[in-house]
Amino acid sequence: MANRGAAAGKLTVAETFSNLREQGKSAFIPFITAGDPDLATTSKALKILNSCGSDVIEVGVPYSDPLADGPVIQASATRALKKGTTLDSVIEMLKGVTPELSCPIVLFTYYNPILKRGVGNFMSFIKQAGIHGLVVPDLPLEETALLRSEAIMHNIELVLLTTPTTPTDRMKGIAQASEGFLYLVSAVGVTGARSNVNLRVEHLLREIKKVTDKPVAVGFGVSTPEHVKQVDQAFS
Ligand SMILES: O=P(O)(O)OC[C@@H](O)[C@@H](O)c1c[nH]c2ccccc12
Repeated sequence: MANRGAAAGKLTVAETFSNLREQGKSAFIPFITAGDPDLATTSKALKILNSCGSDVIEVGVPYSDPLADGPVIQASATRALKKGTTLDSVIEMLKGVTPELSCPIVLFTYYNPILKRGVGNFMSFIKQAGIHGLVVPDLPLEETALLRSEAIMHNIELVLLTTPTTPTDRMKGIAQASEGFLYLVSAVGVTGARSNVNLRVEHLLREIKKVTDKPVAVGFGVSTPEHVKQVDQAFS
């Protein structure tokens, strides 16, 4: 796909992955909750994460009912909300820092804040802030088409999620509709460190590779170098 509206000189999420594929490398994609302990610190942290070799950075908008998040990210969202962090203040902060980052930003937000702002308005708002990708963990499949068409119209890469319990047909539809990369949620349940990566990841990746050659990123509990090795082996 052509370089769709990337900020001058910056690669889209999809292009970042294709560059890594050409180099035979995996992507390192850290997640950070915006506004914890405050937005100024998040801005500094993004520059550090960028300079430490992150290929893509996931920035979470704190939300009151983060149903997919485990205790660590829930606690960080609660602290950020207590500091008065809002979707608008997160996007304003990102607008100030994205020009200094060489890697693309993928925004994580639950669906309600998008609906409250209006889908089209939200997409242009985040595009103008230099954000490339978007993950909406609680996006109902039935609403995906609306969000996806608005995202494409605004050159935002809407990354969709598939899980160990997603039926194969549904996984195919998700894989085909996902932009940037496909997010494989590696474990049933919520985010958070685990002792091992789910042994089913290898099988899940094989199933995904049968239906798409899009890049796949594995998340949930990948938190040690050993985990990274386990995921890398699952890909090979
Ligand atoms: O902290 P973990 O276990 O690595 O979880 C994924 C996390 O990095 C990020 O991808 C994420 C944060 N909140 C989410 C909600 C759904 C899917 C993914 C996420």
